[in-house]
Amino acid sequence: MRRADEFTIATTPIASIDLMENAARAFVKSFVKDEFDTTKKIAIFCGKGNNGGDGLAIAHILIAKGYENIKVYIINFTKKQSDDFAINLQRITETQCDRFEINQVSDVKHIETDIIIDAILGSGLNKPLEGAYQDLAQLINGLNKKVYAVDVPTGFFAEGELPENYNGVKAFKAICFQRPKINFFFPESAHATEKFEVVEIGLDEDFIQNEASDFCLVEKRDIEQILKPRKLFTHKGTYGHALIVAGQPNTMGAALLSVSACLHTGAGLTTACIPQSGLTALNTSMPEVMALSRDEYTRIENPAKYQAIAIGPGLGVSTENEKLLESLIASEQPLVIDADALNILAERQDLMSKLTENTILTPHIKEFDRLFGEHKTWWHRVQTARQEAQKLKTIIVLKNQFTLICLPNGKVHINPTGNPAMAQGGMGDVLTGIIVGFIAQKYTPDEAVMMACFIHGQAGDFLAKRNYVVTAASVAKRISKEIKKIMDSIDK
Ligand SMILES: NC(=O)C1=CN([C@@H]2O[C@H](COP(=O)(O)OP(=O)(O)OC[C@H]3O[C@@H](n4cnc5c(N)ncnc54)[C@H](O)[C@@H]3O)[C@@H](O)[C@H]2O)[C@@H](O)CC1
Ligand SMILES: Nc1ncnc2c1ncn2[C@@H]1O[C@H](COP(=O)(O)OP(=O)(O)O)[C@@H](O)[C@H]1O
Repeated sequence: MRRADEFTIATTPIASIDLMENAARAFVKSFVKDEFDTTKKIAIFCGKGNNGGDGLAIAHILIAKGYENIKVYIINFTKKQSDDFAINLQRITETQCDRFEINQVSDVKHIETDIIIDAILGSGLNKPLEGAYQDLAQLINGLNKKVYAVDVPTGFFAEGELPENYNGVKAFKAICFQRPKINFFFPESAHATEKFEVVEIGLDEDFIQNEASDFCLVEKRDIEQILKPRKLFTHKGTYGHALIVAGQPNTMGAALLSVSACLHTGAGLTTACIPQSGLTALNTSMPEVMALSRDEYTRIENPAKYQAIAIGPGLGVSTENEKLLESLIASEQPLVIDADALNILAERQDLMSKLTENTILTPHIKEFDRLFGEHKTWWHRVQTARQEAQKLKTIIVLKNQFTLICLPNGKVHINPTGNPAMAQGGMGDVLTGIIVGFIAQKYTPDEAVMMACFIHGQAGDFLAKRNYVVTAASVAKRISKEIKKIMDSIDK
């Protein structure tokens, strides 16, 4: 982002001070939507770098918008100041705004405010907070006020491993510039901010898009480019045959959820390989689906007749299932490995090197650590996922609030859709069904995974607008509508 900043300043008539003004305006535009009461007391803490410069520009703009009770606190712990900070300091001096210098933490003691804007340190943070900065962050947290962070909360690293015990400012919301910081996507960021919002500040978009980055956000337009319409004269054979090997007597639901998701994703034919005891449930709930009774199988007859195979949801760990997994890996058919099949793989590490290129593994955090070892932080876990995806030439779908899709080429696609109403059993089984349903329809494995994660989360987001919790079955049933919604938006 810093390079995009420099590029924009160098190649467009925009000066860095104007970019700072843009950033401050973008911050204020978002801020005033939440805080429209212009009589509230607002304390703006400004460091002496560009983050502090933003804070001063924000003060200026809020005053011009009629906010009556703005107080600016300059954090004077260092002599060094940035040029744009100095320009904005001069500007604020020319206004009536109340301004205080904080030379030591004790100067902050008697602050009366409703809201705090944290512009002390931003993305220029180069080491964990210590000394006066750490004490100030603790003091701000102790005030128990609503804190809005400019770009990032003070003390939060935009990328790289987050310190185990976060000692920075705890924000209610971080309003960050142009692109979300990678670390916002990891659960550890919840210690630093309850939520984040990204605002555009006019950096050169083409430059950002072309910058080599290992991380990129999946966007609706990516899905629009991949999705293909169903054409005239096509038939069930056109859309492929998916096989889902799943379920045991007490977890048959997992199989049914996965199969239902596959059906609603649009596979031409779906076969469920489940124990005999589940046949009545399957036939009653989804007469469209074919069944393959699994009781004595340790291999699948003619796997080549399926365009995509998934194994794992509710499968159980047993010697028979281990053999079944081994035979499916050997078949070299497009394969999605989930849930218990991942647990089997964790015990049979020798099978890892036999995985066919582009096999998809869909672990949640525990399954991931069982496969690849314990990890203390998400940053570290994602580094391992990237390395393993490259080494094994597989696609690793590391599931979370923001699911991370690690591709064999080292890229990580971050899925932004989904929400906590989806945190309920069976949701991952549904995701597996969607992935296999897309592969059956001849989408490449990486396309299938990206579409599946995005649409799965989008379905959950739609349902969560009207429900406290979203069941896995309801997400599965919603998939076809969400695909149609995206198709319709392409047509417009
Ligand atoms: N493209 C962008 O992203 C833009 C960024 N802007 C702002 O610029 C900020 C980055 O500004 P700067 O690079 O000046 O950096 P900061 O303002 O974040 O920090 C500045 C100073 O803090 C010192 N520092 C770093 N870590 C410290 C620590 N742990 N303890 C004590 N001092 C520490 C640094 O040595 C530096 O002198 C962004 O967060 C954003 O607010 C905007 O002004 C304009 C555009
Ligand atoms: N808070 C959340 N926000 C977004 N997605 C979530 C959230 N909680 C769960 N999910 C999604 O639900 C799925 C859960 O998968 P998993 O843990 O394997 O479920 P199960 O094994 O019960 O089927 C993942 O796709 C995950 O991304």
